[in-house]
This record gives sequence, C-alpha cells and structure tokens, in this order.
Amino acid sequence: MSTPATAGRGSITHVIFDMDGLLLDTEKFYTEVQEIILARFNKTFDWSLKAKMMGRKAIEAARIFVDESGISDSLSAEDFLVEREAMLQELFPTSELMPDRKALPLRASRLIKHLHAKNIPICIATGTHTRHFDLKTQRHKELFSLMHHVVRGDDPEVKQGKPAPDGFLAASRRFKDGPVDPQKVLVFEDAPSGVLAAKNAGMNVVMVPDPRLDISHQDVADQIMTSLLDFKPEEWGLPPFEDSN
Ligand SMILES: O=P(O)(O)OC[C@@H](O)CO
Ligand SMILES: [Mg+2]
Repeated sequence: MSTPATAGRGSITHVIFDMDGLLLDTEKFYTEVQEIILARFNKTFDWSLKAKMMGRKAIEAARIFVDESGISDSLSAEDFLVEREAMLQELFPTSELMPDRKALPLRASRLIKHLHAKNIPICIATGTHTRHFDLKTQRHKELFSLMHHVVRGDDPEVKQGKPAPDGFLAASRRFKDGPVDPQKVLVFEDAPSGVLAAKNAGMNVVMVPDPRLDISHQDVADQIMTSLLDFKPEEWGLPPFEDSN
C-alpha cells in the first residue's frame, strides 16, 4: 500500500464513490460478455483492453473495443452495444456488492454506513447510464439510499465520460454546500480512467484496483489499496472507525 502525501490529505470533508468494480461486482459481467463476443472472431479479451474500457461511458468503451480488437470492419460500436445489451440485461439484476479481496466478511458497505453515520456527505459518480444503474442497484436500494446524490453517465452535465472530470465536478456541485473545494474531496475508484478523471477534477483519489490490472496503472492515484478495509479515515481527516475490524 503506497501512501504519498497530497495537499488535501487530512482535510477531507466530502467523499465521492465510483460504482462498478468498486461498490458493485459488475465489471465481471462486462468482461464475460466481451469475452463471448470476441470469441466469435477467434480473439481473446485481455486485461490491457479491459483497462482501456472500464469506467468509461458505454459508447466510448464500445469504440475502444471494436477499434483495439481489430473487428470494427465486421462489428460497429453501435452493433456491439446492441449485442452486449441482450446479455447484460440478464446479468445486471444479479449484481452483488463487491466482495472484499481479503475475503473478510465485511464489504464496501461498512465504509459507506460509517461515513453516513458520521454525517460526512457522500455520493456516487458513475459512468453507467440510468437504465443500467437501475438494474444493477435494484437489490441494494437501502445502501444506495445513503448517498446524497448520484451522477450517472447519461447526466446532461456529463458531456464527456471519464477520464474527463465532468462527472466528478457535477457530483461536487450537487452537494448541499457545493461546489466543494476539490482538495477537500476524496474519490474512491477502481478504473484507470476514473483515477485520471478524479485528478483532472483536482481531487484526491484512493484506487482499489483489480489485481489483474497492470501495475503501471497505479502511478496516478494518491493511495492504492488492495481492500477498502485497509482505508483509515483518520489519515484523511475523516472520523475513525470505532470498531477494531
Ligand atoms: O464509472 P463506473 O461506476 O465504474 O461505471 C463504468 C461502467 O459502466 C463500465 O466500466
Ligand atoms: Mg469503476
């Protein structure tokens, strides 16, 4: 776990969470269907392509997928989305909270519940559009109700997806006392594009990367964690956990 100091460290007042791959175990669904589609073209879907797609708006990720895998002459980005959609619609309603990588019984919900109980304003900024957001979160309404607001990829203020800062800046504006000084905002992200988006917004960012992502993607974040359970709120000026877990 690296812990370089940043200007905002110790003075965080607001927290923004990414969703897919950070709070919800949904990145595996995208991987699964993209493997199936590429297999039709006798190609394999690898983590270097995955790293480029994750966190982005659907159409932006789709263009990367068909271009980088060299199938754009046979399958357009738009047709890829249609083909992918049929499979994703079946999978998203089964979305689970992200399992902890240390295999401990506590999950991402521990941090969310803690910050909410301590009156720290929290929200979500996700690349996912509203229809998919509703499918993915239908079994987790109670946890998501703790968020002050949610900014989705199809929000009119999100002109460009991650790594552009639009989603995080919109999220910052919508806090009750927003826009919040970006140095006082802490973002949690799993995706390289999302980490860049947070830095492009001038915010602090903790990355919780999938271990299959190349280590080179860990250079930009202010702190890297293998598990959200390693997060120590007091290091960032946030109220500490009161239990010993
Ligand atoms: O921004 P997040 O919540 O990771 O969503 C992106 C997702 O739609 C694809 O990776
Ligand atoms: Mg994500």
